[in-house]
Amino acid sequence: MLSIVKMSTKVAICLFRNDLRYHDNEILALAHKSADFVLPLYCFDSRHFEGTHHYKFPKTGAFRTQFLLESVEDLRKTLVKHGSNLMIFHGKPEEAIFKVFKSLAGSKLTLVLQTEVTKEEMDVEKCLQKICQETRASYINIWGSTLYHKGDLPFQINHVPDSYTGFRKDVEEKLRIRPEITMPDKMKPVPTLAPEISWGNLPTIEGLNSTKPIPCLSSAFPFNGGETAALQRLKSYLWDTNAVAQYKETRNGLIGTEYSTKFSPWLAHGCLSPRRIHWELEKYELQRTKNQSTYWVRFELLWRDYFKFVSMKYGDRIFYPNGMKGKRQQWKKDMELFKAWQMGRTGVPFVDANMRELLATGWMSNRGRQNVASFLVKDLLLDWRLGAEWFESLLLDHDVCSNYGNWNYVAGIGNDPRENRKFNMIKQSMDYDLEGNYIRMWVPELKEIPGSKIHSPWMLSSGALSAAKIRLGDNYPNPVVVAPEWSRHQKGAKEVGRGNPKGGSQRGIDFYFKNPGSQK
Ligand SMILES: Cc1cc2nc3c(=O)[nH]c(=O)nc-3n(C[C@H](O)[C@H](O)[C@H](O)COP(=O)(O)OP(=O)(O)OC[C@H]3O[C@@H](n4cnc5c(N)ncnc54)[C@H](O)[C@@H]3O)c2cc1C
Repeated sequence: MLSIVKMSTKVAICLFRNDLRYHDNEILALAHKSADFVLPLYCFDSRHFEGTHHYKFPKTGAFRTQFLLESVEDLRKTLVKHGSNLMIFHGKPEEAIFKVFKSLAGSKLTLVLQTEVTKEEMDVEKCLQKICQETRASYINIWGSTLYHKGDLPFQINHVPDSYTGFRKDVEEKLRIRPEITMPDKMKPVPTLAPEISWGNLPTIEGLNSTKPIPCLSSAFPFNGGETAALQRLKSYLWDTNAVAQYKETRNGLIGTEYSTKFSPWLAHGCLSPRRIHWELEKYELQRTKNQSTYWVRFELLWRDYFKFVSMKYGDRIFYPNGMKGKRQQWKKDMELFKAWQMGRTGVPFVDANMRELLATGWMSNRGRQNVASFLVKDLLLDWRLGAEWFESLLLDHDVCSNYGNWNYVAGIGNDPRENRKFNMIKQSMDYDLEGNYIRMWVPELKEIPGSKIHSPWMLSSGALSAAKIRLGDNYPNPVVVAPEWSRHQKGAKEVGRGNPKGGSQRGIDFYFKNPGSQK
């Protein structure tokens, strides 16, 4: 421990952000290598707990707040095991760094952090850089968080291909994934600070403007935050259950923990390095199975990289109403309709089931996200930012680039090469939840409707409705919209078994609204 700070003493301050892990962590490794003392620091930034940009939903909802708290707590324990510690500061990083620098005045200071690519995060970086300049401290920002390193890309950021396939082919052909960063067993010691600066306690969830979420037994993500849980999940999905060997066939599932990797919340908080996933998959492929599924995990992970690089290319445009493409579009802001979507009360069972799962757990499958997003923008014609900000508030795995990139894509203002793609809710729900078990899990009002008839209760006769104890417009809403293309699939719905996709006819109007006022 350092008691008297000497001019020649080098102290590195590692500011953790979305990189809450010890393994494969370049900021920690660099600080350890280049300084005599290392001070790891995390700030609970009050700005992250305010409202979203336009619609003022809580920016970090209860599930993610809880996950973040668990992740920071776990990081502190891990750092202590490696001979270090984590200072926890309640407030803006700019304020924390200023205080810490003051306390360490006299030594050679370096601030090391992982760089981010979107405006709010970059604004913080600019302020920190300014503080470093003013105090003559060194400032080092390091690229992290992606599978492929930005510095290895075969094109300049402003030439990132506008189609995912073009990007993927180029990257897969020309690049190699870098090895993980080797971490020391024992970190350099922490410096001694002025007595007025403490190591800080973990805040309570209430202290972060939230309340403890109620655990939900049906959650597809019943896991904790933090690196320890992330590495356990990686081990279990690959080595314990071999679920990864069926990933490609199961990834569109809706129920349970094993249909997809569930890595995203840990990736979003940086508790899990994508490179660790890759290198662990390499081992798995050598020792167990190498197939389409093991490749496909990387294929999907590359989408995450893609949205990060695309966000760098288009900057703030990913947040604009007309998106990256700048495609002019009129978006509606009907808050009654939005509320029906938000609360899972649209009267369209597949949409409602997914929205209720999100509300109750902070999680929704990729299949669900594609559908509810398409429904919001293509069926309800609502402002896509309502959806994006609601996801930002609730998702356990919220990642600015993946969330806004995917919303741009679904809204047809991003980089989907298929213009005007629109999901057919009834076809999708029959394809992915044929027997309606997922709907029954989240929309119990409909549980008595047999088989695939559950997908469109408004098509049932009054006798069938009363047999199933449904009173449409009363204990379950009438649909807020019925798209003409649904009729082909509704008519094919059977008590049990696949619907006939060829049956029925398509009407010539886009959609019509049914009794929006009757929702409850
Ligand atoms: C409207 C919308 C919003 C989304 N918002 C987010 C978000 O905020 N954060 C987020 O991580 N993902 C987001 N996704 C992408 C995707 O739905 C989730 O990554 C995925 O469901 C997470 O589950 P998993 O880890 O089991 O994924 P798996 O199917 O197991 O995939 C493995 C990993 O690949 C990455 N991945 C897979 N699909 C995508 C994709 N379409 N875009 C980017 N990365 C992908 C994720 O890191 C994921 O963990 C969004 C998708 C849509 C349609």
